[in-house]
Amino acid sequence: MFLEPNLFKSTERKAPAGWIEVVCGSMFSGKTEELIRRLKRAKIAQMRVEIFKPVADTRYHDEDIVSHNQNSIRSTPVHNSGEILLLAGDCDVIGLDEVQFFDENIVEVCDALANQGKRIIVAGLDMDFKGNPFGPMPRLMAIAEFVTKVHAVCVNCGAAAHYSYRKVEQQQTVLLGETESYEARCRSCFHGEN
Ligand SMILES: Nc1ncnc2c1ncn2[C@@H]1O[C@H](COP(=O)(O)OP(=O)(O)O)[C@@H](O)[C@H]1O
Ligand SMILES: Cc1cn([C@H]2C[C@H](O)[C@@H](COP(=O)(O)O)O2)c(=O)[nH]c1=O
Ligand SMILES: [Zn+2]
Repeated sequence: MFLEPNLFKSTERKAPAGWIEVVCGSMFSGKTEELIRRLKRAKIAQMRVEIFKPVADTRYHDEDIVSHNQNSIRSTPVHNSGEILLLAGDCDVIGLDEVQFFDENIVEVCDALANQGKRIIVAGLDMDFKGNPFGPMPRLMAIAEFVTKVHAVCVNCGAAAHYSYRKVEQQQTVLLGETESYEARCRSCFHGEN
C-alpha cells in the first residue's frame, strides 16, 4: 500500500517539495479506487486538493470521478491540459483520472505543477486494448517519482491481469465502456494461449 512520502521541510530547502505519483494498470485494476483513497487521505490531512478529469470521460457522471465500485469524489471536467494550469491555483495536491485521454502536453503541465511544489497524483491506463502504450502515459511514468502498477483479476483464469481485452469489434483507440466492451486478462489469456 502506497504511503505518502514524509518529505521533511528542512530549513535549508529553498524550492518547495513537489512530486508526481502515477497509478497505472488495466481496466478494473483499482486505479480509480487508489486515486480516490490517496485524495481523501490528503483532504483528511487538511491539504488543499483540486481534482480534474477529461470531459471525454462521461461514462458514469459528468463531474464526479466514479470507480467500478461506485466510490466517487467530486472533480472538475476540463477540455485540455492547459485548463488545469489555469485552475490549479495555490492548491497543495492535484488529482487527475483517466489521464490517458489527455493531450500530450499533460506531461509538461504535471512537470510544471510539481516544480511549483505541488503533489500530483495521476491515474490512467498504461496500455490500450491492443497492448500498446496509451497516449501520454509512458512519458508521465518516465518523469514521475513514484509509479504504482495495480492489477485486476483475469476473468479467464484468475491470474493477475494487466491487459484490457476488448470484447467488441470496434477498432478505434478511444471507446468508452465497461464490462459490456472490456474484460481484464492476464498475458496468456490476452494472447489467446489459455
Ligand atoms: N476482473 C476484475 N478484477 C479486479 N477487480 C474487478 C474486476 N472486475 C471488476 N472489478 C471491480 O473493480 C474494482 C476496481 O474499480 P476501479 O478502481 O474503478 O478500477 P479501474 O479504475 O482500474 O478501472 C475492484 O475493486 C472490483 O470491485
Ligand atoms: C482499453 C481501452 C479502454 N478505453 C476506455 C474504456 C473506459 O471508458 C476507459 C478506462 O476506464 P477505467 O477507469 O480504466 O476502467 O477507457 C478506451 O477508450 N480505449 C482502450 O483501448
Ligand atoms: Zn488468464
